[in-house]
Amino acid sequence: MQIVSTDKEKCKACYACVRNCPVKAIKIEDQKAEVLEERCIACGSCVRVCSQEAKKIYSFKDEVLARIKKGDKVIGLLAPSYPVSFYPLKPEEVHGKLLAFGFSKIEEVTAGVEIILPEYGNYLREAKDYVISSACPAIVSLIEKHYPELVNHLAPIKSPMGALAKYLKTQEPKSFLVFIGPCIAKKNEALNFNESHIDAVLTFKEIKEMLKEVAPRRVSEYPRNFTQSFPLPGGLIKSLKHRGYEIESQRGISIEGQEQVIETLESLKEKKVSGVLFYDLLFCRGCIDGPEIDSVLTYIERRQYLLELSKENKKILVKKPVGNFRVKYTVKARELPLPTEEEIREILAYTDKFQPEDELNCGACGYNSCREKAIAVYQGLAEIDMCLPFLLKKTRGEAEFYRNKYEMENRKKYYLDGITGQTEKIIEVKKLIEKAALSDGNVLIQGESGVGKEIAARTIHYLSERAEKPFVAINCAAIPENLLESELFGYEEGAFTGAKKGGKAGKIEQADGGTLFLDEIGDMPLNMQVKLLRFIQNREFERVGSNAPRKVDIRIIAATNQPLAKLVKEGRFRMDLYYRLNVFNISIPPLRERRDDIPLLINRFMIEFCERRKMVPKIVTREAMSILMNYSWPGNIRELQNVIERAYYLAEGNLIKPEHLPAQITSKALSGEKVTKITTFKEAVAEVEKKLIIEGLKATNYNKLACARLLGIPRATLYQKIKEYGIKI
Ligand SMILES: Nc1ncnc2c1ncn2[C@@H]1O[C@H](COP(=O)(O)OP(=O)(O)OP(=O)(O)O)[C@@H](O)[C@H]1O
Repeated sequence: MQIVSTDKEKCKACYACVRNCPVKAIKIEDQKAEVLEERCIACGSCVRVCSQEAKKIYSFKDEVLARIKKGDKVIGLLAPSYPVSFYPLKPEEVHGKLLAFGFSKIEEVTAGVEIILPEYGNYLREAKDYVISSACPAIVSLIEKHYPELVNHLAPIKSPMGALAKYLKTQEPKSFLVFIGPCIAKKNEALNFNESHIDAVLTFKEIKEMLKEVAPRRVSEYPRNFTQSFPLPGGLIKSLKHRGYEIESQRGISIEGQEQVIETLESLKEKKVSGVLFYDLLFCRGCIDGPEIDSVLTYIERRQYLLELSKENKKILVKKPVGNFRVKYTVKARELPLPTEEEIREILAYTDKFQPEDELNCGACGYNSCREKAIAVYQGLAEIDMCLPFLLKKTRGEAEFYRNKYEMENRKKYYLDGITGQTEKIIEVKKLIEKAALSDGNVLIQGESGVGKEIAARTIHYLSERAEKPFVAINCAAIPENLLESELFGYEEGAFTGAKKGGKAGKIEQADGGTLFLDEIGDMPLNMQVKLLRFIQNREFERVGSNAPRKVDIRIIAATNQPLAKLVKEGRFRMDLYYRLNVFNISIPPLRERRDDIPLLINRFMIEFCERRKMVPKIVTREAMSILMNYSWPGNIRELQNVIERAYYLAEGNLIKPEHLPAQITSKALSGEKVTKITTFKEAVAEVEKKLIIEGLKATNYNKLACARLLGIPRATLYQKIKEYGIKI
């Protein structure tokens, strides 16, 4: 039966219970600390340290209440330490309260001490080897479950509680015996030890809660006894001596406190001590320090108070009890598997511990060392990642990862959003830009003038790992042939007349670590193409006027509005350079192939332009928009940008109308379409007529008379044509 369990809702995996459990009977699973019954010695350490009150102790409260209510003979067995727990209540008042509550009778466990003293005296007299006292149930469990080799040394004698319970049961077999004491392990003794005879255990804390509202019954006397001092350290040995069972000096040792006890058991296990006959081991610093003592007195005050009480009366309560008070203790240990050295190293490596110096042994996981924790992981007691320094490192790493990712996402959105367009063609271009940004190879961007080649190149750079380094652009067509070399590669002092003092770094050097954008690469002279190729191949160059090679790390993005492959065929562009640049190819379609993006682009330019100039945007009328949509845009987006800016200034009101657009656009909008398919003459004329009428109607705000005038045809003809071509108004 499980004595201590975990309320998993409350458990916050602080590992305080693991840290304080002397036998590591806690298993962490899904970040919850579960108490393992097969290892637990019910010492209560985990209960004491749990700040979340997540540890629950098995309670007999309801059963006791039910028995009392039923009118059963319920006898309370008061542990010898009760006066210090109930202080300032006097012992007789405690008896009075318990009787008033409904207990039929109250016995003191000092009577049980009197029973076991002769048992110990006789056993020790005949002992062939050293003996370990078995009065403390935590010690019994500790040895049974964790020191199986020492079980035979446990005195096969009942505890005072067990002895008194057995005695009382023989006297009053139908009675219901309730031990009341400071100890959680007594619940374990009652439930899990052989022939315990005790029916229920209430801790002082529990009974005080139950007695809160109870007024004591008057009790004239209560039994006083020397063994009242039994719960003090060394109490058993002193009591034995007092009753005439003297153990030779140095042959009887009393050891209290979990650390000292475990240390002693380790020494005994290793057979490192000799000459001692009797070890009186107490898991706490005597029962006056039991986990549920719940006293207002300090440790030393408790000690003195009990000593005082024990002096008052020396009468022996139970004389010559009949019965057998021996008991058998059994091995309950369950071996845990042990990992090999290699397995330990593997587990340690999981939390980044590769060298001994990586093992911080900080104890945050509840284990004293990283190795101990690794073994616990192997044994299924600990979770592999419950390592605070590791988790912190990981969290920091993750935070950085997410920060970078977030920044990257933001950056990506910022730069990709800079390329306006929702048509399939431009979405395709954006995808290619993203891919090119991920790679570090050279890129060749092709497209008509003004389609957005440079904006694409910048986007690639700012989305790439080179984003923090410079983006340097040079227009190969705009620089005179004789200057291009020094512009690109830089020059040394005195390299030519007019060369700056100290020389100058060229664009290649300026772009070190970043991206060099070579615009209009198709216009690069052949001799420069050779030099550029050499640089691309060797990643080395010399400044003009110098022989010293210099190294830089750059990515080249080249752009051209000329068909480079054709230039190669014609021998005007070097094939080897073409292949070197064309690692990643992006072709940006002209604006007329993505007309649906025009309104979006207009909107964007209008907003940008007005924000820059602190002006109010104007509305582009349907007619003007229609014309803009139908125009073929040889100058592409740059041309559109200029047209919008110009129209803004021309329009006096809030509306941009057809008359604000350049003449070549309004006229070409109607005639600029190329013949794309061969039709009959009649069909072609009909199509042009239809278009003309639609545009005429739009331009006159659908006023048929005005439209007829504008087109120079009679009104009747217009009506007839509208009907014929099914034009909806
Ligand atoms: N998709 C787009 N969204 C918004 N603005 C764009 C877009 N494409 C191009 N632009 C704008 O159009 C103008 C011309 O673009 P860019 O200079 O990138 O074209 P280009 O192809 O490099 O031109 P050129 O061939 O003349 O060098 C720039 O102001 C640019 O910001």
